[in-house]
Amino acid sequence: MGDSAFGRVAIIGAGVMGTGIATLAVGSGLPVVLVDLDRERLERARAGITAQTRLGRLMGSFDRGIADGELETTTDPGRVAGAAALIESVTEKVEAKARALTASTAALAPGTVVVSNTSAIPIDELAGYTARPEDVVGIHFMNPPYLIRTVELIRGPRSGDAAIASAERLLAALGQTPVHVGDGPGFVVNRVLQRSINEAARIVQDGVATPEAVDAAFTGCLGHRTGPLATADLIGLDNVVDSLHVLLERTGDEGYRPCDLLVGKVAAGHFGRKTGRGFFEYRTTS
Ligand SMILES: NC(=O)c1ccc[n+]([C@@H]2O[C@H](COP(=O)([O-])OP(=O)(O)OC[C@H]3O[C@@H](n4cnc5c(N)ncnc54)[C@H](O)[C@@H]3O)[C@@H](O)[C@H]2O)c1
Repeated sequence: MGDSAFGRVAIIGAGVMGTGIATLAVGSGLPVVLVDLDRERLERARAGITAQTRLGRLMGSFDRGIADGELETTTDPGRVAGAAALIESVTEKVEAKARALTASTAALAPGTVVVSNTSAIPIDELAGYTARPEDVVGIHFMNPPYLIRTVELIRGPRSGDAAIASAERLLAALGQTPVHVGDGPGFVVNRVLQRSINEAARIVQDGVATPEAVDAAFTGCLGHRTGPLATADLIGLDNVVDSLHVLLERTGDEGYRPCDLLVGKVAAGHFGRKTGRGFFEYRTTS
């Protein structure tokens, strides 16, 4: 597991996933520069990465013989210069991703792989916000990335062979196994998962079952590790609603229109685990 010779990894976005991906890289011995617009997010991310790396080591997720990679946190996107790979993991809104990609990729050497961790936005659409679309690929990391070791590796119509090969080397250095998939809204996992979450929420909204009963049916009857609503709380209901909007806008399929219950929870600030309350309640707010 791990290949610390890969080089420095730049990660843009220090939220739930940026923190998780940085943990994965640091625990695999890779130096990381983590960029966000928000200093407070960066401080929280640094504390989260330290705690999660320690937990990952205790759980055997990281090789005990490899020292943690160095972590730099910054609000300056120019600090990505010299990185061997850049991973964009900002808010699931095209405007935010366009802004992040434009600001950061200009500082990269040509041929440096640019990865988006988008949940649902087609990779080719995001590649259009960079000067070199052939350097852009998608890697859909799962949450938390240091515990779930399989990802979707998405090849856009303009992704070059060299970018795919660099992404594969990055994943090998991170101890992750890729499932190769093509481009399109939601790729494989989220095209199915986000719709299931929406339907599960609609079942609660319609009074057919409680959140506990919905999830118990999936874990007990189908043997899923977590039910759709606990999964939604883990992802973040704000991100679920953003992803559903992306899917609705790009497919026109009404099944992706976020139901009122989901929209209401987000409007009330009940985002799931990260705020302590979503479909279920949580003791911590980090
Ligand atoms: N949450 C999940 O389980 C999950 C899983 C896989 C993929 N994703 C995807 O990962 C991405 C990030 O999701 P998240 O859950 O970490 O979101 P989040 O809301 O927790 O964090 C997003 C971060 O992006 C930062 N940001 C926004 N615009 C920026 C910019 N221009 N430059 C730098 N930073 C900027 C915000 O300040 C925030 O810290 C999204 O595309 C999401 O769809 C999420």
